[in-house]
Amino acid sequence: MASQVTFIGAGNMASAIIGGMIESGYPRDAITATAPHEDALAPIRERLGIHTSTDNAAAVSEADVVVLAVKPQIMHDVCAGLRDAVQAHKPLILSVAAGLSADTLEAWLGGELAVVRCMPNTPSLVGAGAAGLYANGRVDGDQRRLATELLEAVGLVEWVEEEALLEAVTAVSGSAPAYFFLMFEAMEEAGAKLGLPADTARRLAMQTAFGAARMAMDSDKTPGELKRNVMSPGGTTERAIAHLEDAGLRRIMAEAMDACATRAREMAEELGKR
Ligand SMILES: NC(=O)c1ccc[n+]([C@@H]2O[C@H](COP(=O)([O-])OP(=O)(O)OC[C@H]3O[C@@H](n4cnc5c(N)ncnc54)[C@H](OP(=O)(O)O)[C@@H]3O)[C@@H](O)[C@H]2O)c1
Ligand code: PRO
Repeated sequence: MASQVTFIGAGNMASAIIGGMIESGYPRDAITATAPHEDALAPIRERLGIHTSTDNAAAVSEADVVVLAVKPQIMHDVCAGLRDAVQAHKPLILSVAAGLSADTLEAWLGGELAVVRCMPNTPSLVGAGAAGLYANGRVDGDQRRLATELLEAVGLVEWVEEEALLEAVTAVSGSAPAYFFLMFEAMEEAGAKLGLPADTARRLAMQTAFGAARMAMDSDKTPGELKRNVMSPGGTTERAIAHLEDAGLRRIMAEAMDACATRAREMAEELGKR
């Protein structure tokens, strides 16, 4: 029988994971999602065919896995409301919240719980996510496999063995869709300056990013080799790449990702103070 999974929160991340689970054949009647108001739940129940509830504690009473998918800022109060119910049967806790440590969540929920922390990203909404996962010492092999199964329903899963590495995951994939969206904006603007209709430039840039990612994923060659294959000696790409290198693109990326990881650490400190 499939494990009973209850999502606390039914927003972007929860809907994405639930949608992926259903597409990969997970039984709908083993999935429950909660939110404070019935108005928000009715469309989800109708669209996805899962159970819904406005009562968090009742919804976790028979869950094997409780997925915490509310905003980090309200997690303390949400955990306080779940505490007695999870302590009664100690389900696996799977949190997708940014910046809240496994120890913090375990303490807020009353202690001695198996906790998996996940840093997903928004392409999970189209089944092309990338997530980093970390398990505390109480998580057993079956629970790890189950967490992998749930997150693989919406994309790539990579486990890290040190919790602090989730800050690096945030910099490499959690926040990174926004880096690429910024690049699309910049390429659209630059293409328009060169005379293309903006929407044509946007479509060409996005398709090129999609094709480059797919090619790099399917190829035995490194990104460096694939890059050199595009660069004819003395040609156009060589000129553009030289400009990006001279302008310090690698340094800028390293600084931006360092700033991202630093902010993840700051948030963990700020949010954990309760
Ligand atoms: N978005 C990202 O890029 C991203 C990436 C990585 C991780 N995350 C993490 O994913 C988590 C969820 O983010 P999201 O983007 O899915 O947020 P979201 O779309 O705002 O979803 C939050 C959900 O929680 C519900 N909720 C609010 N109070 C609740 C309560 N007391 N009990 C149960 N449910 C409650 C909300 O319902 P109402 O709307 O009706 O209030 C909503 O369904 C966050 O912790 C975030 O850090 C997000
Ligand atoms: N979005 C969240 C933030 O910007 C966490 C990773 C992606 O804080």
